Amino acid sequence: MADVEAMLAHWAERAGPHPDGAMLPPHHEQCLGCGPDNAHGHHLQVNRRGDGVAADHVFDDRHVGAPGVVHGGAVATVLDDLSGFLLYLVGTPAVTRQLTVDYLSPVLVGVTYRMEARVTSREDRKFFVAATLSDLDGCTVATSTAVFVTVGVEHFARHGAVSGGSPTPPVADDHRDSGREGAVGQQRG
Ligand SMILES: CCCCCCCCCCCCCC(=O)SCCNC(=O)CCNC(=O)[C@H](O)C(C)(C)COP(=O)(O)OP(=O)(O)OC[C@H]1O[C@@H](n2cnc3c(N)ncnc32)[C@H](O)[C@@H]1OP(=O)(O)O
Repeated sequence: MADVEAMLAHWAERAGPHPDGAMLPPHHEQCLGCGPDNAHGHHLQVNRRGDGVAADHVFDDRHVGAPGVVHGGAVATVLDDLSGFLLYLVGTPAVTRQLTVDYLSPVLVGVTYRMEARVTSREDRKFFVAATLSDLDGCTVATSTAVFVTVGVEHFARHGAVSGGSPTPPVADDHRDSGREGAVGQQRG
């Protein structure tokens, strides 16, 4: 099992606070959405924008579905990952419990898109997120809503390693977290 103290240190290093406009740290180096060391990743670079987060993104040939058109799973990946940066503003680790994507128009390879996400409401350990993907003319081509559930760092210690190493294989009778996990950070508003 990965070391909880190392995870706490990892979280404390990245938790902020982050001023408006600041670039936010990747979730970790290998993250599919934002990890700089993931050769297959999207390498999102995300900034805080007011109470939300924003990033520009260009999909490339690795993300194609129909010719010239970005695969819907790749679109979902970046919307999910961008939404996951709101945890730096909320102040606690969190994971996606539900993600719903509306594909409004084809998303094209090689085109710059602007993405934004914000928390729309909070309820106990859940926060609800809305995100958009728009072209530079302001035309929104995809939107998403998500339910994130706050977790303690133990969640990551139980299920995998933060960086390097292989994820811990799931244990048959421990595939869900027992009880409600405590949050590490405090709400920041
Ligand atoms: C060390 C630090 C590292 C930091 C790195 C950060 C990495 C972040 C990376 C981010 C990368 C990008 C992001 C990623 O890729 S995150 C990776 C993908 N996500 C996951 O792996 C999460 C998998 N799920 C779980 O582990 C469990 O479900 C958890 C532990 C979260 C909760 O399991 P638990 O058994 O305790 O609870 P529950 O699941 O029954 O329910 C939970 C709550 O949710 C409510 N609910 C459910 N559906 C809906 C709905 N549609 N509308 C409204 N509410 C809904 C439900 O009613 C309940 O509410 P309440 O009863 O509490 O009121």
